[in-house]
Amino acid sequence: MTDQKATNVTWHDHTVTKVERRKLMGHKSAILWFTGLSGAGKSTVANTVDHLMHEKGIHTYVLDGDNVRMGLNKNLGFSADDRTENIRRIGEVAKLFSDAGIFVLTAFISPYRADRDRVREIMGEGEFIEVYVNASLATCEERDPKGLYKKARAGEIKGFTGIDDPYEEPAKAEITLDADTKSIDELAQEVVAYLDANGYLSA
Ligand SMILES: Nc1ncnc2c1ncn2[C@@H]1O[C@H](COP(=O)(O)OS(=O)(=O)O)[C@@H](OP(=O)(O)O)[C@H]1O
Ligand SMILES: Nc1ncnc2c1ncn2[C@@H]1O[C@H](COP(=O)(O)OP(=O)(O)O)[C@@H](O)[C@H]1O
Repeated sequence: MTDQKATNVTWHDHTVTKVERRKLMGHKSAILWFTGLSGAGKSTVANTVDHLMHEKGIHTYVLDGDNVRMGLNKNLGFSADDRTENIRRIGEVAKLFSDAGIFVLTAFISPYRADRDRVREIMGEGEFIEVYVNASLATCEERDPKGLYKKARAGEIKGFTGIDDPYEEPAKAEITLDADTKSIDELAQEVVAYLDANGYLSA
């Protein structure tokens, strides 16, 4: 956890409220937080959901692992502390998007339950939708699109999630996707169906 460093700072409320922004957008906003092992399908499913929502006229934006780690979080590695700080910053950025009325989809391993729960806590009720992309290690290792599992097994990468670093499964995910057996399109449709059934797609 990062403590408040600066003193003499005061929170300013916005003149245009979140409710007014959502009315203008014509839909609600929230964080769709995809979590799971490397190769589980977080990025692919998030981008497919993004596309489906965009087609429905919903304002969306995807924050994706590799991209954020090349910019905002380029000074962070994969130690436990750095992963925690990675998730804290992404959570704060995602909250800003949601406050602006945009549906934000995040695709990060986010291996620690406490880090994900901390993001949940800074969001309002119903504004943090945890999506567990549940693929087994065997499936992810078989896909291995970047060859990273192979390197981790060979000892060329240390502290790789699922191999010699932990992944803590969500205890209370709003959506759990069976990413071992279902297609990307089926999984994406499940997420959109959840949003529809829970009133997120209208103001
Ligand atoms: N040690 C180690 N462990 C796990 N992953 C590693 C590691 N080193 C590099 N990579 C690559 O970085 C991507 C994960 O970054 P994230 O920001 O999502 O990780 S975390 O949430 O901070 O744990 C992850 O990408 P995805 O496959 O998209 O998940 C990997 O490609
Ligand atoms: N449900 C699925 N069925 C088959 N292949 C998948 C599925 N989900 C993802 N993939 C494939 O697995 C690879 C890793 O997916 P990706 O979205 O990059 O995972 P992550 O973002 O979790 O690391 C990609 O090549 C993708 O096309």
